[in-house]
Amino acid sequence: METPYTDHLTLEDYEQVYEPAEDSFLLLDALEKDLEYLEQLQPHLCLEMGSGSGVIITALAKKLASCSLCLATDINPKACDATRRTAARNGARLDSIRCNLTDALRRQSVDLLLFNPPYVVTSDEELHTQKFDSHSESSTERNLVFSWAGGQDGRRVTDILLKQLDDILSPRGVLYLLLLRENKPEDIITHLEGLKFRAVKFMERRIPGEHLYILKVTRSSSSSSTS
Ligand SMILES: C[S@@+](CC[C@H](N)C(=O)[O-])C[C@H]1O[C@@H](n2cnc3c(N)ncnc32)[C@H](O)[C@@H]1O
Repeated sequence: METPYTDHLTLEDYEQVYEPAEDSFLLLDALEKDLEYLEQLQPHLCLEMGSGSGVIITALAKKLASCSLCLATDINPKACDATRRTAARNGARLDSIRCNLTDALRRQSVDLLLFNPPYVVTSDEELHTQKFDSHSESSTERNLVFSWAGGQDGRRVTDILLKQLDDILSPRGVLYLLLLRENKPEDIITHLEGLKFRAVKFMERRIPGEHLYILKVTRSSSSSSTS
């Protein structure tokens, strides 16, 4: 998978939109590693939640758009705009919707779900600056807080996703979720098993100051291979 061009995005954009970093590239590398599986899956609907600059969903759309509808959501309107521009700059076909998590989508419709969540451990007070009101205009500062502040264990947004996962994923759906060691991936795996999902550490990478993981999650009844 080619890394999309981002030369259309400026420093001014990155004051309000998450700039692609090691975590973004690890998620891209995981998709590349699992491309054969994804091509066999032939996902009808691919969704990246919290697309930020749009590099990940754009790279995916370039590979899968002939058989898949690719969508992106973000709670930050500037990120939705950046995602659209990244898609246009790279000739990718996708749509970007401003909403909280996957609120704009139909139940159990997503075959391939990607999420690099706000994962940094912060106080919950920092999160209280966030309002999941998709009609309110966000301030510059709040837009960036949405990108990284994860509250207790860095899991506030991830835990909401996990609760909703059964409603989001299609019967054959798969989720690739980026986690930090501080997010307690083992706990998440056990929790998902209790919810009748199968979760495996699909990839991991140490970078200075962070140990990142990609969790691959499928329904435990799924007959698809997960490694
Ligand atoms: C760590 S950034 C990742 C951006 C991009 N996916 C990447 O990997 O470079 C997290 C993104 O999630 C978005 N986000 C945070 N909370 C969200 C929510 N409740 N619903 C939708 N998007 C959310 C943020 O605005 C931000 O763009």
